[in-house]
Amino acid sequence: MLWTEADTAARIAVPDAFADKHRRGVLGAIVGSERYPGAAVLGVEAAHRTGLGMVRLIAPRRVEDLVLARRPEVVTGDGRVEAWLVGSGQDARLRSPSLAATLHAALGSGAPIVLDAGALDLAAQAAGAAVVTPHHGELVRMLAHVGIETHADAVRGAPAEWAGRAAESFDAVVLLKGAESVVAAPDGSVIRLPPATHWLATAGSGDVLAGILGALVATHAGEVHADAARLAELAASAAVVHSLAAARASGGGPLVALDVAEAVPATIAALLAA
Ligand SMILES: NC(=O)C1=CN([C@@H]2O[C@H](COP(=O)(O)OP(=O)(O)OC[C@H]3O[C@@H](n4cnc5c(N)ncnc54)[C@H](OP(=O)(O)O)[C@@H]3O)[C@@H](O)[C@H]2O)[C@@H](O)CC1
Ligand SMILES: Nc1ncnc2c1ncn2[C@@H]1O[C@H](COP(=O)(O)OP(=O)(O)O)[C@@H](O)[C@H]1O
Repeated sequence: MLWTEADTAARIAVPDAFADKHRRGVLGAIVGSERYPGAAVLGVEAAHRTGLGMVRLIAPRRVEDLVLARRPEVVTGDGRVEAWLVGSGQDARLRSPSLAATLHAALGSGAPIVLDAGALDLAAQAAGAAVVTPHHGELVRMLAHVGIETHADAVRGAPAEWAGRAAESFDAVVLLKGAESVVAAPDGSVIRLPPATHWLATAGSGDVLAGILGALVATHAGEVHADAARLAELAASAAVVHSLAAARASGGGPLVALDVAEAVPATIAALLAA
């Protein structure tokens, strides 16, 4: 199945007269680290620009300061959240005990969770519906954890097959990123995505994708609770928004990841108008 722009437009939660910042969806973001603070800036920016009620950031002080300098809308510290975005800008090998405890609490909350980069190894521990966003190298490492040996070239050659193996092994939706991204669900279904501009192959563009997906999940958390299969559709929609925003940001030339996040509102407006 190839996911279309019309499919994507139908997964954008448009606020109405009864909307408020709590009811629209609050995303808890445990992202960034001393080593990679920029990933948090990129993910939070992308989540806000995708549209949601609020982002609650749980991160080291330096990360908080950088994110707040860019997005003063962000709220820091604990509170109610509808969905989680975790792992962007983190390295599992450098995980501190306090970060492990914070991630553990998010995983155990039962809220839908997006696991990226440095939290991919925790996918099987999610109490609620989970979606992971590995690139090819990260998928190879995830599979190695469960005793499945492969390599990046093999994944590149058969992305749907390997994403499907991971979805089944981790009981999670897998959004496998790359020149040809693909979404695989634990029920064996696969969604293919139209190719994206190759200008996207630049640092931080995956962090932006994770933020877009986090916002889509936070604004559909009730639907995901009712039917975890919705998560695969949201993952495919995030990839389409990301790809269209990249095309808009690029205009045929180079882009930086923050350009992609900044192009998201106009991209969504165009999707809704079409
Ligand atoms: N501004 C910021 O704060 C930014 C922060 N970022 C954060 O950095 C963290 C680390 O993420 P990362 O992807 O850079 O490193 P990591 O997964 O350890 O890769 C290690 C090795 O894996 C391979 N490999 C990599 N990509 C591959 C691919 N597509 N397909 C196949 N293989 C691939 C490659 O090995 P090779 O193939 O060269 O042997 C590479 O040397 C993470 O938390 C992220 O969020 C980044 O988003 C950048 C902007
Ligand atoms: N050659 C390519 N053509 C199109 N899109 C690409 C290409 N390479 C990577 N991408 C996209 O760019 C993003 C890169 O994400 P990722 O590898 O996590 O980088 P980072 O960790 O720097 O954010 C993904 O959305 C992926 O689909």
